[in-house]
Amino acid sequence: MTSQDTLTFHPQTACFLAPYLPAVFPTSSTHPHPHPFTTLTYAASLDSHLSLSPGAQTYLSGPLSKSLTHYLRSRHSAILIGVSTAVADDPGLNSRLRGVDLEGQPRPIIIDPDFRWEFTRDSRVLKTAREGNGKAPYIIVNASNAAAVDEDRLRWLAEAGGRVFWMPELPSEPGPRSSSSSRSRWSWDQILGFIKSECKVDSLMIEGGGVVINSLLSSPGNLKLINSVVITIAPVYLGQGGVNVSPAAQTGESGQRVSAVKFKEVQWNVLGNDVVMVARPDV
Ligand SMILES: NC(=O)C1=CN([C@@H]2O[C@H](COP(=O)(O)OP(=O)(O)OC[C@H]3O[C@@H](n4cnc5c(N)ncnc54)[C@H](OP(=O)(O)O)[C@@H]3O)[C@@H](O)[C@H]2O)C=CC1
Ligand SMILES: Nc1nc(O)c(N)c(N[C@@H]2O[C@H](COP(=O)(O)O)[C@@H](O)[C@H]2O)n1
Repeated sequence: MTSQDTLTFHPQTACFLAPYLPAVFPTSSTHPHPHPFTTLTYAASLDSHLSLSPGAQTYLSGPLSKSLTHYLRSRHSAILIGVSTAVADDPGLNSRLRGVDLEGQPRPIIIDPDFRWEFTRDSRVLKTAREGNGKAPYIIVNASNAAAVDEDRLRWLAEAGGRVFWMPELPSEPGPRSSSSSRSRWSWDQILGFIKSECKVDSLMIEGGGVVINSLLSSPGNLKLINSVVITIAPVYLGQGGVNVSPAAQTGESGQRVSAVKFKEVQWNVLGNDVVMVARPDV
């Protein structure tokens, strides 16, 4: 890592985070939890956009909140993103905090049911791993695609120390898979259970993008899977047409609209020009 890539962060700046983080040494138990400790984290604009458009990487976090994200990365065993984020951002998905060694790096996990991310040997996450500055990615692919995947990408992954995990087939939906919104999805219970049992991950930071975050926020069942949220709000409007975080509307017992998601144990913290909310879903 070059010195200009290295971030500094004083954990005391963020002692507010401590109660919301996974345990450093998880205690063994006769009834181990079926899911990893899960933190949902992202940066959004004042109009709740993650990026200017689905294919555009957009820098929202200022230096202090970016360092906080890299501290969070160093405190989780893995980082999860949806495939469209990998395609749009060519991300590194490591912690660039000074002093974080390879063992302290999170494992990148990409949810890519159709193995459509056309990465190369030069994609950042693979280069980062080959250079020893991060771990190589695990890619979660629909098992029904096992016979058709291209060998080059499997080899590049393996060279860097990564691999594909084949998840049981997605439930099929009637009709053509014409747009991403009509596609079948694994349930989050299934994904998190798989990540714990097969990928051996105890703590997971979910970074995005919009499809991933909105689906996690869109049902009480999914919200129960989230232990903590860390949300950065940057002082900018991106304008209409961005990738928006806005969960599905919820209705109460008599059909009236109610708030979709509420939080408890909420703390707001100013970091530079940004504000960071840490909380837990109130479910
Ligand atoms: N500001 C921030 O903090 C962040 C911003 N971003 C931005 O977000 C944008 C990308 O977000 P978006 O386009 O919404 O896409 P996502 O990154 O959320 O990826 C969505 C895709 O991931 C796969 N996927 C997600 N969930 C499931 C599931 N449960 N089961 C099966 N497959 C699943 C699907 O792939 P398939 O379509 O192949 O079925 C789906 O279409 C980019 O512009 C990126 O820069 C991303 C992360 C953080
Ligand atoms: N916390 C945060 N702030 C932003 O402004 C962002 N754009 C993101 N994006 C997420 O971070 C990934 C990029 O990571 P690297 O710096 O390449 O390691 C990107 O893919 C999003 O997941 N996050």
